[in-house]
Amino acid sequence: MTNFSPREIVSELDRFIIGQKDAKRAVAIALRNRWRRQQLEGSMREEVMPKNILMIGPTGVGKTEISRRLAKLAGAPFIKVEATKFTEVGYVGRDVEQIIRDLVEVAIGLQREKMRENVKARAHVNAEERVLEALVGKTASPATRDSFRKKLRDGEMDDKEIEIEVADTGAPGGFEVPGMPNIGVLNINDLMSKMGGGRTKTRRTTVKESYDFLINDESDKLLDQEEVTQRAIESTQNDGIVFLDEIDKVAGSDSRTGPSREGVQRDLLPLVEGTTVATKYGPVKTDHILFIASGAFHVAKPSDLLPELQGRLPIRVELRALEKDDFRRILTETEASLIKQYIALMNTEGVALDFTDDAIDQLAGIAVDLNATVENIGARRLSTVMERVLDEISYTAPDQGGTSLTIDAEYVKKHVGDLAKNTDLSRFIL
Ligand SMILES: Nc1ncnc2c1ncn2[C@@H]1O[C@H](COP(=O)(O)OP(=O)(O)OP(=O)(O)O)[C@@H](O)[C@H]1O
Repeated sequence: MTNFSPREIVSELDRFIIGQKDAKRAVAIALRNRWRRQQLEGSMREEVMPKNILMIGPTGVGKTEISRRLAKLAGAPFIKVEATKFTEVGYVGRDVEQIIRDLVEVAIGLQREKMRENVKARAHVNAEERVLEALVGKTASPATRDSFRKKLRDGEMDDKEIEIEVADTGAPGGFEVPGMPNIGVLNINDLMSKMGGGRTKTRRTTVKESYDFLINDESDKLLDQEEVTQRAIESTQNDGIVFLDEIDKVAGSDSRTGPSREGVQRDLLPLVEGTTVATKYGPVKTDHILFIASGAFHVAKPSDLLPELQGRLPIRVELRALEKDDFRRILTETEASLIKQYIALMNTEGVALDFTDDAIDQLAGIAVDLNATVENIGARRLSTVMERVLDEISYTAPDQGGTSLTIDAEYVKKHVGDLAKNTDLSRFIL
């Protein structure tokens, strides 16, 4: 939980997202309200409900990005779900509760990561012992061990291959008992570990790489799993953020195949209103989870949503379509912008890449044209255009170490200009 003021939150978001002031402002207030609620005592704290948000705007203009960055800033568990997923054939009512179960999994991961930091030093010591054991065996004399320890610390053994045994945390492996959704999800791995031992797998790696696995493995042994779970549940309940995309597609009541759209809204409603969901880690209350619903609302309108759901999404913000100047800024001003990413990537090959201003202008212009003529996919268009422009360089870079390359408007035109003019072709390629 961050104690940033709304203004500070907006300014953090500004580092990654261009424009969309209203949406940034709304999420900043929502986050600050959570902090305010945490300052309250007793029953008042329970009474304050989150002011959920409805984001309205075309695709690819930053709705998800704003929410995801907000969650990251707050260290909050975050999950994105497409509401339309629940209209698919084969869907059964209670599946919406899976959203919360998945959110808890995210929270567990975050919490484990956080708590691993606290035991890292001890885990490192234990990991070193295990590497030594893999190198010299269990029965080696202390003198041999010590001499290998020295070599290990000097990095002399880094490339040597060893076999290590680590816990198999592989696929979650959860399944629901048919007809008994109330008992939540059973997890094979969990059952196995409760029956003694837990599953392990053998990995062959270099000494250097083994540390990553071993430190995680040793940290998990040092962690109090009960505490991880408890904290994760608390953080899901108090800090969790659910991003419900394509909510407009389940507005209106006509049903084609599969469950009706209204049915999906009715199923989602309890989650948003506040209910308790059974998970394999225990019950999770959804009352204080923040829901950010989002959609283009080209056809359906927010007023086509169930009145109860409308009431639970009181904050409405509109995100505007992006224009050429936004694209130019997205390419250059955002932290880790596409341009910065490509420059960094080529740098690893020893190629110094550089973009002129008119190249950026050209890139932004082509993205706008394609969005207008082919399909408007918002800022996502920049990735496809950039990929095409840099295709040849990406392929040949390893042979060009030590050179400098300047991408100017001519270069951009040569590599995508003609393609972009051909609407049929660009439909497939750009
Ligand atoms: N205003 C913006 N500033 C910077 N980057 C942006 C902006 N809008 C979109 N992007 C980039 O475009 C990509 C798609 O954006 P995002 O996932 O937020 O779309 P969206 O509005 O949620 O659309 P959808 O509803 O289709 O998911 C992201 O990689 C994001 O970084």
